[in-house]
Amino acid sequence: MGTSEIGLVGLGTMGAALALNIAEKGFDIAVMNRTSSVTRDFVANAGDLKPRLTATEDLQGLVEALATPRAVILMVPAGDVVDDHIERLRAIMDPDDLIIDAGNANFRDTIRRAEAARDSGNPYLGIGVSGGEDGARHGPSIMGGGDRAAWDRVSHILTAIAARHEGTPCATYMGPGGAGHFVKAVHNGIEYADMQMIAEIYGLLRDGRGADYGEIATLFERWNDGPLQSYLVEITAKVAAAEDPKTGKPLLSVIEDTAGQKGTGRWTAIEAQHLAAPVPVIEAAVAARNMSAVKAARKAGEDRFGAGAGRFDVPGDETLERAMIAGKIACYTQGFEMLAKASEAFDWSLPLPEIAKVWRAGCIIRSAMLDDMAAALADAPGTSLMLSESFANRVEDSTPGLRDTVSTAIAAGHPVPALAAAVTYFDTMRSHRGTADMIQGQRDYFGWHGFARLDDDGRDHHGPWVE
Ligand SMILES: NC(=O)C1=CN([C@@H]2O[C@H](COP(=O)(O)OP(=O)(O)OC[C@H]3O[C@@H](n4cnc5c(N)ncnc54)[C@H](OP(=O)(O)O)[C@@H]3O)[C@@H](O)[C@H]2O)C=CC1
Ligand SMILES: O=C(CO)[C@H](O)[C@H](O)COP(=O)(O)O
Repeated sequence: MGTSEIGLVGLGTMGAALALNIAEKGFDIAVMNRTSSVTRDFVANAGDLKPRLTATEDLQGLVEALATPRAVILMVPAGDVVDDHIERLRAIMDPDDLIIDAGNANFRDTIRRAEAARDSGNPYLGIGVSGGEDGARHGPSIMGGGDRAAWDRVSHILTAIAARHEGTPCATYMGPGGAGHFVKAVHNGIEYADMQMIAEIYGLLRDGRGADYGEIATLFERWNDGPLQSYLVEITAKVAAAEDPKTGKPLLSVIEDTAGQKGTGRWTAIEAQHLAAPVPVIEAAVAARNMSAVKAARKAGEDRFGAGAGRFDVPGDETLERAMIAGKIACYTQGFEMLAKASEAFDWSLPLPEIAKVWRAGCIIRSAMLDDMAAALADAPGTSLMLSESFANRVEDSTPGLRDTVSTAIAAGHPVPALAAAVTYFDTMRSHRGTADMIQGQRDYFGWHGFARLDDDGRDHHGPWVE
């Protein structure tokens, strides 16, 4: 029997950083990687942390290096790789040994794996880890899901390695089954939306105003000192300021404008449809990544119709800042509403204020606003974030800037899909009398689907379509 307190499989970007973080917090950890030279190099280069790390060559070696009852973290790509590791580990582990999938997983896969584990009497956790490489190394935000008892078994380690917001660890148990991975997916949906809105503001500055990269970097740096203070705004300034070592040009000017995606934003958009949860800003951001990827089609469009505006009179910096504030409140509102819907649908009792708290440090969407969001969600449970006392005023103050920014861009033929979705969301969500009366009339006309009348609750009515 071994002595390491925990094991980790997958020494890629996240796994390696997480293993060092765990070792640094004083836990002995056994590590293993498919390519075993990576494992050996990793441990050899671990400096002071080397005594806490045990390199193992394969899963059998990893299991033998661990104290019982064992706990093994998987930090490998989502999908079949996770299933394969679970199957191979279960074959050589004891029934009460714990497997923790800490990668990004589709929460439906996590539910399936958690149910299979429960049926076989094995503990299982699916946890969302956010913060990229730096977060994993120095303190990520951790969204736990699965067996409560299993969480309690390892929470001292997960809490020790997590980021801290004013001393409070950003590691929280969200609920059973796939709850942790669901919360992480929504986190990533918000991440997509926030990134896309920032990219749209960058596009207005670069193309509409003709600002150079240095000016853009300075502006984002300034915005990061105000209400928009956040990790994403902070790194946007750094990305805009970066120089390409190869050519000496601004780095952004040599990066292909097609965005990658590993699928977490798409999972969120798909799941929002299953839940009938309105998340148009997140959906617009996912669609924008898809549109970015069809570069040849965009080229064909430009050749046929001509490019958009070129230079135009972009609203001032304060207006753009307000546009981002309004957009941010809209996408977080949508994310929390989606979490509330899922909580009900899956009977999870998701702790919404705690989710806002766990996102305050360590994760990619950490931002100054989250503290107030946590308070607003706690003060008025069940109230939409944008209607809460502390955010309604900000919405009123910032939405005119969003409207001005979007209408100027659209009038000039400049694309702002996520910002436009945000202003439309606001206008829709403040319209008591919408236009779905027409939809209902049409549905009844062609399909005899029936409609509710304003003057007669409860019964199905039909229009005078049939002679
Ligand atoms: N990068 C990020 O910012 C974040 C990533 N995540 C999630 O963390 C997980 C790991 O991501 P990341 O560290 O970035 O990925 P990397 O690509 O950097 O590393 C992947 C790791 O998985 C191993 N691996 C890949 N395929 C297999 C396989 N078929 N069988 C066994 N091992 C395999 C690799 O081993 P080998 O060296 O042999 O190739 C490597 O150790 C993913 O689920 C990702 O979505 C979560 C939050 C943030
Ligand atoms: O989870 C993450 C950050 O929170 C990962 O970096 C993830 O890969 C980001 O998603 P995508 O690759 O789709 O941009």
